Amino acid sequence: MENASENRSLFKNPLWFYIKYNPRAFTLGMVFLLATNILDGVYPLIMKIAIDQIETRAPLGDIGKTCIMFFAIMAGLAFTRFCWRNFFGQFHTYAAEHIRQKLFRHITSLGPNFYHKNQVGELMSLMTNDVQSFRQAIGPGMLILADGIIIICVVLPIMISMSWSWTWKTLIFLPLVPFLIWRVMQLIHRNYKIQQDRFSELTGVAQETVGGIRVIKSFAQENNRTALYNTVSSAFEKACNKVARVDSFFVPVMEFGVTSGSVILLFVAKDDIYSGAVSIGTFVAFHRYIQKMVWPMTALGLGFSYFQKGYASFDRIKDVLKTETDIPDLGKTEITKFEKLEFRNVSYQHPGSSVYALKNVSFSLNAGESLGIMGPVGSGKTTLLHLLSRLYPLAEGQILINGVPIEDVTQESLRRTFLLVPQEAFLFSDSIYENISFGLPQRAADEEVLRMTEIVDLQSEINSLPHKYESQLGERGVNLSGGQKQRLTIARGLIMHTPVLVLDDSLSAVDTRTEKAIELEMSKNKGTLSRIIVAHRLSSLKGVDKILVLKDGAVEAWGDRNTVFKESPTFQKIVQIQGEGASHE
Ligand SMILES: Nc1ncnc2c1ncn2[C@@H]1O[C@H](COP(=O)(O)OP(=O)(O)OP(=O)(O)O)[C@@H](O)[C@H]1O
Repeated sequence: MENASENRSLFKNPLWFYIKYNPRAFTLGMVFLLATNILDGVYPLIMKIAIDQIETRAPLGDIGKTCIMFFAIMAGLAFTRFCWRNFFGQFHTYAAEHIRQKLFRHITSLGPNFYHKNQVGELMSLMTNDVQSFRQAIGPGMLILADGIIIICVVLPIMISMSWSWTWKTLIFLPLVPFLIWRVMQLIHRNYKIQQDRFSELTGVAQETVGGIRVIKSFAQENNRTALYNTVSSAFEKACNKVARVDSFFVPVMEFGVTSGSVILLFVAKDDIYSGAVSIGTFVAFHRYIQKMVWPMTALGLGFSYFQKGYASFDRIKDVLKTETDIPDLGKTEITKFEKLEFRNVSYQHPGSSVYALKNVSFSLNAGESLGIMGPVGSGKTTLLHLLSRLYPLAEGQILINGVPIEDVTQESLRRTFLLVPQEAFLFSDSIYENISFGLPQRAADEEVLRMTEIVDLQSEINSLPHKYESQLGERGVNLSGGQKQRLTIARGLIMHTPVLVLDDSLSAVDTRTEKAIELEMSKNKGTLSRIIVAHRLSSLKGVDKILVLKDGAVEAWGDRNTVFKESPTFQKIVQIQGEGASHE
């Protein structure tokens, strides 16, 4: 469960939330930033002293002291610059890390409604681009704003103390800079978004082409794919050029600030210099201060733009974090010993669908019994199993476990009781060994892994791989066949030794000999261990006690084989097609 008070305070003011979370890094970062700007502000004054000393042919000892001051300031600047970068770096990378982990944890807790509304691509973009732009707002964005404001506070009084008239005359055009920079940044962001979209298209085509290269070659479509790639690639090039064009306005806008100030200074200072009222050193130092004032103006435009973008991203992040799961884990009952499962008039409609995937489904299963579920494609078998595992929220009817409504059972103990081996044989990019141990609190014992792979008849195939059980699966590792993957996922389920093993069509690519070995393993503790098997093949349901036949989401028949054979035309048809003579012993 997410911490509600933490969320409230984060949503109210994210910057303040992270400052409170990491006050040391933030405060030290600010202190060293202030110190850097003070030292940087003093630097032109030392330069003024040096130039004046040269002009007045001051003694070597005085020039030596000025040189030492130069060195001391440079060393101080190097140290304070390192420190503020380091502390601010810690501050905003921590914030990004915190929000990324929080988002990930929250997204994994959400139910089907959320995934129905949000595409995978959008979620990936939220976890990467939006987190990144939020980090830029409270990191570099906040920093450059603070930097700009501190510089104005340090430099402006020095300039005014040198000459009020020079100051207002030379800085008169400078307030235009933040506005121009802000406009340029808006254009950059708009065009950058287009560039990112074109890049996603480009990588999408490249990825699909490489992944589907065999299909492409079989259909002799290499030229068409290349033409498609070239088109997408040119669109990307155009988008990059547009970003580069807008980007190139940035430096001229800044230079406009410097140049206008310098030209004005020449005009306003020349008479004072001719008359000897001010020294060349003062003129050079003042010129340096004009240059220094350009950055704060740029920083205001830049920082504001970062904040605008980052807070828009934060709003999107906030919307997701505020989404409540449609399957809350509020149950308090722990299942210590499985006794009975009961479905009572369960109906279910998928989010966005106008038809019911399950209609008034009722059946029961006692500990030690096994249940086979059959039915045509799309008849609701997987939906039923997902409701049982609480991967879908139950809205109509009741599912009772040992007489307790499923919502009152803790999700952890529910999933420790019913282990679902899903239809899709999904494996992780990890070693075979780790994939088999996936659900266990720690790595499984070697002999246990060997035993499970023996049951699913995978041992000799794994041993023929170069790294055997340590072979890596996935893109950079070995690729297993569909049947091998399915057997591996069954081994991953078996090793959990849960009271009820639920196989969703997981035996479709398993031969009858392996099917028998799995059945034997599962019936070893008959009386306590149960099985629920969804299958299209009669041979997969040989040893089951009861069969449930679904048709269009409704129960067509439920009971032992004989009853089901009598009552279900669907089952009769399956028996007829698959020719199982002993279907009703
Ligand atoms: N996420 C979803 N959103 C909308 N409809 C869905 C969704 N998942 C399944 N359905 C629909 O619900 C119905 C039941 O699907 P389900 O996957 O439970 O069938 P099944 O009997 O397991 O099929 P199969 O034998 O092909 O695995 C189908 O009409 C399917 O199109």
